[in-house]
Amino acid sequence: MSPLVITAGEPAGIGPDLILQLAAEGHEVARPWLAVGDPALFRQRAARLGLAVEVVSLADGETPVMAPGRLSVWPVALRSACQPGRLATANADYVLESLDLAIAACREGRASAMVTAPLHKGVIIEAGHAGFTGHTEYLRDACGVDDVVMMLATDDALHARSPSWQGSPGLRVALATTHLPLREVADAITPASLGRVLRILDHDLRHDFGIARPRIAVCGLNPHAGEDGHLGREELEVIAPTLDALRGEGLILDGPLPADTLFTPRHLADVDAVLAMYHDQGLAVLKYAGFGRGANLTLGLPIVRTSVDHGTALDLAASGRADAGSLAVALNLAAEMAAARAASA
Ligand SMILES: NC(=O)C1=CN([C@@H]2O[C@H](COP(=O)(O)OP(=O)(O)OC[C@H]3O[C@@H](n4cnc5c(N)ncnc54)[C@H](O)[C@@H]3O)[C@@H](O)[C@H]2O)C=CC1
Ligand SMILES: NCC(=O)COP(=O)(O)O
Repeated sequence: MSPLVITAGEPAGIGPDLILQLAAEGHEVARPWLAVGDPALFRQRAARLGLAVEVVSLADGETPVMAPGRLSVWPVALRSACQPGRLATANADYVLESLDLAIAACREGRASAMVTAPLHKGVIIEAGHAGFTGHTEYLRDACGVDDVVMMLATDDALHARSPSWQGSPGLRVALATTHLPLREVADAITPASLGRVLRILDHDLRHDFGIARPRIAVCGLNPHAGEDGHLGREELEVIAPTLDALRGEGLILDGPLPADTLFTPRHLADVDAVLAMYHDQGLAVLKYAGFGRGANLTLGLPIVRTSVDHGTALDLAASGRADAGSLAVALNLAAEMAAARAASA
């Protein structure tokens, strides 16, 4: 069974700490897992954290042996010594090489899914990768697909479940635009882009979450969804006509709805996912609902990729105060999705 791989992300952040915490406790999922990163970095960070973890470098093709206190690593060398909490542009290429290795392993079937610990977008851009905006877009380009969708969800909304499910519905929030300056958001929402995002969201809710007829609530862009055109015309001219056309294809869509009232329990009770128009419109609510207990996933890829719901937390690196809850959720989700895709292949 090919393993799950976790990229350690920004070396000065909490990614290495979180991976070591899971290794120390022997976090178990249905498949073996290993990390991608610098073995020396893991050893140094384990010493700083006082965690008794044996770090073992694996050769390509070797299967990780899972045991509490043991971390298997596909080695990638840091370019420069790492001080926890201090960013170094020299290590941007280490972060990207780790990603490339994990992506290639997933695409070639040597890994069954990838989980990403957080990276720091700014330091990668400052290192000279001017177009870099995040894992999501990097994965899209590396996998050669035109469009992907970022979706974050609270833990209780991450699993396929039976129609008789009585537990918390949780919250799934997908984004129509991802890492864009707010000034550029309105222009990026076109009938074509919105159509592509909604089709991917509908498809992946059916296939990865087992929802036969996904109900998607779509936020407006402007206050009060444009107030009949008095507070912006994107709802009338772009969003509503696009939703009408997609309803004609069979998608079940509600909206465009005022985002402030959409995110209330009564409205959310009847939907499987919300499509927010921009990053903070959706993710502020999601993080209020369950920061540290959710996961991020990239829809529309040929491989499984999940991630944490938080960033690099440079302030907490090597402190022992970083919470590994979201990484555990992301790893569990990756294992479930990999198993489901293998079963349906
Ligand atoms: N998947 C990824 O690679 C992501 C990367 N980022 C990047 O992270 C960097 C920092 O972003 P910020 O907005 O400062 O968000 P952040 O999530 O790193 O930190 C926000 C606050 O939450 C705390 N926090 C974060 N994770 C925590 C954890 N596991 N346990 C306990 N406390 C935790 C931090 O200490 C800080 O007070 C940026 O460069 C951003 O682009 C942000 C989100 C996701
Ligand atoms: N706020 C979520 C986020 O920034 C995640 O970005 P990505 O690196 O997963 O694309």
